[in-house]
Amino acid sequence: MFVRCFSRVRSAMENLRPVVLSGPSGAGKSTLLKKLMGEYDNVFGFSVSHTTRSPRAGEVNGKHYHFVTRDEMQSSIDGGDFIESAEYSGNLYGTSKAAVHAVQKNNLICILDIDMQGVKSIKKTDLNPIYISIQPPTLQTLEKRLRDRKTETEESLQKRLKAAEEEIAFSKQPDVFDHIVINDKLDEAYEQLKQALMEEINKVKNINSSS
Ligand SMILES: Nc1nc2c(ncn2[C@@H]2O[C@H](COP(=O)(O)OP(=O)(O)O)[C@@H](O)[C@H]2O)c(=O)[nH]1
Ligand SMILES: Nc1ncnc2c1ncn2[C@@H]1O[C@H](COP(=O)(O)OP(=O)(O)O)[C@@H](O)[C@H]1O
Repeated sequence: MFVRCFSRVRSAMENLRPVVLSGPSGAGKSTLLKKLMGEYDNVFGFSVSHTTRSPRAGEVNGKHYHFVTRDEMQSSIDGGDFIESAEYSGNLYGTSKAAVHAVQKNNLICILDIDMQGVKSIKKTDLNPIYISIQPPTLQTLEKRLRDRKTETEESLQKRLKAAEEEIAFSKQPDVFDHIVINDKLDEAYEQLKQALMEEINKVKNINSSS
């Protein structure tokens, strides 16, 4: 009995699929993620990326990102410490092996918030995540949200809007994303996101109730 139960729990843990959230800057990925982590305590773990961009007000080193210099990051990339990395809007971003491992070792669903270059790289690995694209209703709404967020200079805002056009076109390619969530009304988008994740959430609940 114990052995059967234990092996069921172990196989559920091994089958926990990571989740890739992607989509234009300003689409609402962080907002939706915060809501998700708030509702589901001890179910999801965030893969903390490295970046060379400067921290914004309220961002905590080691929680939102590992903020590093370009030299530090490049030498870690060269040393083989990263699953993927990409240049975005003049800065380096990347997912370290350690970031994903730190989440998976705690039997949590690992969430990666990455751009389209990251999605392309992850597709070449054996991570087997669920790919979810978060999209704004329109480019105009995206621009308004980014301006209202007040985190960008005019220059970085324009770079993000340009990248957004590519991200939107990429999300429309067939077979890239398993789910596309249009973040118009936040509550509706959140329900759609939860629906897309329900199978994995139930796996974690089963693990917790059997252990
Ligand atoms: N490829 C890749 N992209 C990342 C990573 N971390 C964040 N990003 C993406 O980099 C872009 C810019 O992120 P950020 O500067 O935090 O701006 P924000 O998305 O507007 O809050 C977003 O599209 C993120 O999804 C990473 O580790 N790898
Ligand atoms: N559905 C929504 N309606 C209105 N504003 C939103 C909605 N979703 C997110 N926002 C706001 O838009 C801005 C960008 O969202 P954010 O989560 O930072 O995007 P991302 O992480 O994708 O860059 C934030 O200021 C956030 O409060």
